[in-house]
Amino acid sequence: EEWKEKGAAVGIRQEVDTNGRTVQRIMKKGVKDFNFGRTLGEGSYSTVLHATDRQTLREYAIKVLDKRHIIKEKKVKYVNIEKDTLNRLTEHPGIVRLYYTFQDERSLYFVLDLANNGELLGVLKKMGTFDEECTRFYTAQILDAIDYMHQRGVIHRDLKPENVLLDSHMHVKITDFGTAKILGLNPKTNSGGPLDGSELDRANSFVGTAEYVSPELLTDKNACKASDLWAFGCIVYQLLAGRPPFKASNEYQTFQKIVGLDYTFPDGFPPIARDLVERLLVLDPAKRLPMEHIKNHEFFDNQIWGKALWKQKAPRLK
Ligand SMILES: Nc1ncnc2c1ncn2[C@@H]1O[C@H](COP(=O)(O)OP(=O)(O)OP(=O)(O)O)[C@@H](O)[C@H]1O
Ligand SMILES: O=C(O)C[C@H](Cc1nc2cc(Cl)cc(Cl)c2[nH]1)c1ccc(Cl)cc1
Repeated sequence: EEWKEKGAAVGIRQEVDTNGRTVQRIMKKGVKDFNFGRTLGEGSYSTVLHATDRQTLREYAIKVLDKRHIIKEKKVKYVNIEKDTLNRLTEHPGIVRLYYTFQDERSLYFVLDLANNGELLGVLKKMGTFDEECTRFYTAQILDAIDYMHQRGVIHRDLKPENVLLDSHMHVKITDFGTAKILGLNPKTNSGGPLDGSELDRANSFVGTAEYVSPELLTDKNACKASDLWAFGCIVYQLLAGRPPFKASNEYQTFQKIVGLDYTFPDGFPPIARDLVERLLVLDPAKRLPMEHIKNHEFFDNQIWGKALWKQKAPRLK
């Protein structure tokens, strides 16, 4: 009983039942295990609250979704994709980690890594543009996280500076996996079942955010890993230029610019970075620079990769 008033901790509890047998009880985290604090942000279907685990005093971001709203807006699939995708991406410092999920009669709860310093977009807006050193550091961390996702068969499909959060060390935490695609899963049931012909060519209804959408998503509706690398190219450009490469007064005109590869570099755009962007913003996904070649590109000369990249001190933004 003492577990109850302390709030059930997650894990196994040994008990002896009435027949004297030792039984194992699974204790799941619940709302009672947390003290909820300030609102960190609002989404279309969610509120993200700061929260502290009452036993361990660890801080989290808890994303709370209203069940009725989710069902009314037909977002059940997205919520379950976000959960399943985050559960596959647990071992990387550059991806927001999902610790627990639970629900009560009204809401669903995602207990996530707390990213204290908000969105990369906010920092970029404050700075105007990043210098090359800062761009190299942040894009290297983003690329490392994309590589990990892709190795686990996950395509993010909506990469953009708003979805790159920053933790207390100003390190990257990629979020927002509700529109991700898990490769090799049957799109209809999102399970591992056999793919028959109809599933393969089924057009994927989801399209990301206009400025970062890849041309193949606009023409033949299918996202692939290279689609994330197109978005990555847009992010490299945007950090250095202070604006995304394809931006028009409305979505349709933005799409026109994308499929027409209609973009220019501002004066003073660093030539080595320009070369990298030009090899990423390529209409044919098969001709886009693949992951290993990006890491070996001159722009990332002297950049350390692997675990050391995540121990590196974030450069001061100037
Ligand atoms: N792990 C986190 N740590 C700190 N802040 C977060 C975290 N996750 C989300 N936020 C903030 O909370 C806000 C809402 O995020 P959420 O993912 O719920 O919705 P969204 O994806 O931003 O919006 P939409 O659902 O419309 O796409 C965002 O602005 C984000 O900055
Ligand atoms: O318990 C699980 O692991 C799976 C459930 C599945 C699930 N139950 C739901 C109920 C409702 Cl009303 C809406 C959605 Cl999206 C629902 N998704 C779940 C619970 C919590 C969260 Cl955050 C996501 C999915």
